[in-house]
Amino acid sequence: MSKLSNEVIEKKLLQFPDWELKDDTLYAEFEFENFKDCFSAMSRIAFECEAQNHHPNWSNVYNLLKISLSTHDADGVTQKDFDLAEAIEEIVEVED
Ligand SMILES: C[C@H](O)[C@H](O)[C@H]1CNC2=NC(N)=NC(=O)C2=N1
Repeated sequence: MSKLSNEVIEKKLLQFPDWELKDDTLYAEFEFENFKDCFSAMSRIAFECEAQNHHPNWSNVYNLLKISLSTHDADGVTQKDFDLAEAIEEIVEVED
């Protein structure tokens, strides 16, 4: 899958208000009520990543989740990252 141009990425990001282009990745931060809710969302996201065979760089501190999505093979952002971002949005909305 080929790397998307910054112009295309910025246009697509209009549909993803939680996400921004940062260091050549799609980046978002999500805050939850507590650690349990955060980790529950991470577990759900992990299953989706396996289903899509696409995986995030992420970090968690208590109730805060930081996620960076990129496609290693393409050395940038591809449609695969937007597909995973969309799935993450659906999961996080349910957890909220
Ligand atoms: C072999 C396997 O298909 C690849 O390593 C996959 C796995 N998960 C991946 N995840 C991400 N974020 N980018 C990749 O390029 C990628 N490649």
